[in-house]
Amino acid sequence: MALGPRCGAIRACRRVLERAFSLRKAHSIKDMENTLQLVRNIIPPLSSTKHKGQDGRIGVVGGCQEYTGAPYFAAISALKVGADLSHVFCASAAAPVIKAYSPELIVHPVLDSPNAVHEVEKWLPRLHALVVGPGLGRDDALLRNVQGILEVSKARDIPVVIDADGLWLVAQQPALIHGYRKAVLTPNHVEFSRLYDAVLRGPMDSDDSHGSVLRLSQALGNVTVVQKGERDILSNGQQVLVCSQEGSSRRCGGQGDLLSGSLGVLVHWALLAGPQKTNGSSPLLVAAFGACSLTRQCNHQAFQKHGRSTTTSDMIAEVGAAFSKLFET
Ligand SMILES: NC(=O)C1=CN([C@@H]2O[C@H](COP(=O)(O)OP(=O)(O)OC[C@H]3O[C@@H](n4cnc5c(N)ncnc54)[C@H](OP(=O)(O)O)[C@@H]3O)[C@@H](O)[C@H]2O)[C@@H](O)CC1
Ligand SMILES: Nc1ncnc2c1ncn2[C@@H]1O[C@H](COP(=O)(O)OP(=O)(O)OP(=O)(O)O)[C@@H](O)[C@H]1O
Ligand SMILES: [Mg+2]
Repeated sequence: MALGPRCGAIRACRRVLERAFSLRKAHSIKDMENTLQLVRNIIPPLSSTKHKGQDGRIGVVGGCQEYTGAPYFAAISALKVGADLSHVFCASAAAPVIKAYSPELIVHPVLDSPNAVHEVEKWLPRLHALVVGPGLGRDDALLRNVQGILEVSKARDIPVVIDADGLWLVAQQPALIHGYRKAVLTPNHVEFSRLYDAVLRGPMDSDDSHGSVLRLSQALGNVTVVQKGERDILSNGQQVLVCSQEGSSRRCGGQGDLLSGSLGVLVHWALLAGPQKTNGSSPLLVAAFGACSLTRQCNHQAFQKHGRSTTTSDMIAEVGAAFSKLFET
């Protein structure tokens, strides 16, 4: 008998919590939809008056003897999202392999050459964005060349997406990208902790992921940071966005490469469109939100068809349909 009123109070409390939870969920769905609309605003129209190259010429810097899949995934994803030309600048051992995966990619076997920086720099006037790191590996000589490539790219104001082993390099030398407002970093869980440790000289607070991403971005001089995970958390040191587009539980390797390659194109489109099209939000943050949503939607669609056997190639086959569903509705 004495439990009666207490049970009532518990039920009432549960109702309040459920309502608060469903309101928060509804709010975040509304936020997601609003941000997706901003992504739609930056997508250039397809037009018969444009020439080849106008919708994007993207370069991927990565690929070594061990890793040939990652730069391929990034470069082909850029094309599938809508870039017109996609280049890969890789170590010589990786080049024939990447070329054999696809006739659609332009592959330069230059990253381990003594004049690698010059070999890449001569292409920079013709590129709109670089994706640095997929399948790069951690060989010191290659990383030194990539350091030089980042320096000349910054000097020419080329937007750079930095992922995978490119983030390893940035963790060794944060000054390389500090304050460069055209850089986006896309760390996974491990890469984020490593960067946070290196830049903020202490472990991150795992109970405050929003705060951690915000602080890392600020400490890097407002470089845009995308922390990938169960929910993707994005910040430019001022604003924090969360992408929880439904994906799946399948965690095959290469999904991050799809994300970084897509982001290369979206960053170019967002900067071209400018802040008036993104309603005052940072164009790079909007681009990053678009790439996260797209990758997760590809994962969702591929999983519906292939279940546990889903691989990144299956996700890449979904890019067209996922793009239409999210951005062309
Ligand atoms: N087909 C290809 O060519 C591909 C090539 N790739 C290329 O490989 C290179 C290395 O990149 P990487 O991502 O494997 O990084 P790396 O620092 O060695 O860490 C690996 C270890 O970290 C951990 N771990 C990871 N995520 C975690 C999480 N969420 N939460 C917790 N732990 C987590 C996990 O540790 P474990 O579970 O084994 O203890 C895992 O073994 C890079 O060039 C990249 O581009 C990839 O792009 C894939 C496709
Ligand atoms: N637990 C999760 N649930 C749902 N989606 C996730 C989860 N973890 C990562 N993702 C999504 O998978 C994509 C790639 O993130 P991931 O953390 O796997 O990158 P990565 O480790 O760099 O991948 P790669 O194997 O290409 O190196 C992102 O779009 C992210 O949103
Ligand atoms: Mg990765």
